[in-house]
Amino acid sequence: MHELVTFQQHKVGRDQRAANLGHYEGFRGCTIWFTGLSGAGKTTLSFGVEKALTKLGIPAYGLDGDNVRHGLCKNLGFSRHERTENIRRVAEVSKLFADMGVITLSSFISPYRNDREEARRIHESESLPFFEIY
Ligand SMILES: Nc1ncnc2c1ncn2[C@@H]1O[C@H](COP(=O)(O)OS(=O)(=O)O)[C@@H](OP(=O)(O)O)[C@H]1O
Ligand SMILES: Nc1ncnc2c1ncn2[C@@H]1O[C@H](COP(=O)(O)OP(=O)(O)O)[C@@H](O)[C@H]1O
Repeated sequence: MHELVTFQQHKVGRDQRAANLGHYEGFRGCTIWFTGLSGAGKTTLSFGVEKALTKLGIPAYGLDGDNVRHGLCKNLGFSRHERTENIRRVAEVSKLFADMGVITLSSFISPYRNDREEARRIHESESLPFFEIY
C-alpha cells in the first residue's frame, strides 16, 4: 500500500447503524461463510437462509462465487493464486457488509485453509463474528 494512503475513521458507530436497520434492536453484523466443493449445496443453503432472515425483517445478503465472478472478481480464474485473491476480495467485501450490520452469507468453494483463516482474521481483527460452515 502507498505510504500516503491513510485509513479514515467513520463518524457513525455500529450502534447507530443498527438503530437504522431492521425490526430488532442491536447490532448483529457478522459473516456466515459456507465452504465446500462445487455442488455441495452452498448456494442453496445460503440463499435459503438469506430468504428466511429477510422474511423476519433481518438484513441479510448472499454473496455467491458464481455471481461475484461476474463482477468484482471477473478478472480472476481458478489458479491457486487467483482463488486466494478471490477469497481475499470477497472477505473484505463481506467485512464491509457485516460492519454495516448485515448478516452476510458468503458461499465460496474456498478450498484452501489459509485463505479461510485469512477471511476470519479480516473479520475478527475488527471484532466482527465469523462463522465457518462446511
Ligand atoms: N475450474 C473450476 N473450478 C471450480 N469452480 C469453477 C470452475 N470453473 C467454473 N467454476 C464455477 O465457479 C464457481 C466457484 O467459484 P468460487 O469463487 O466459489 O471458487 S473459489 O472459492 O475461488 O475456489 C463454481 O460454483 P459452485 O458450483 O456454486 O461452487 C462453478 O460454478
Ligand atoms: N440438501 C440438499 N439435498 C439434496 N440436493 C441438494 C441439497 N442442497 C442442494 N442440492 C442440490 O444440489 C445441487 C447443487 O447445489 P448448489 O447449492 O448449487 O451447490 P454449490 O453452491 O455448493 O455448488 C443443486 O441442484 C441443488 O438443488
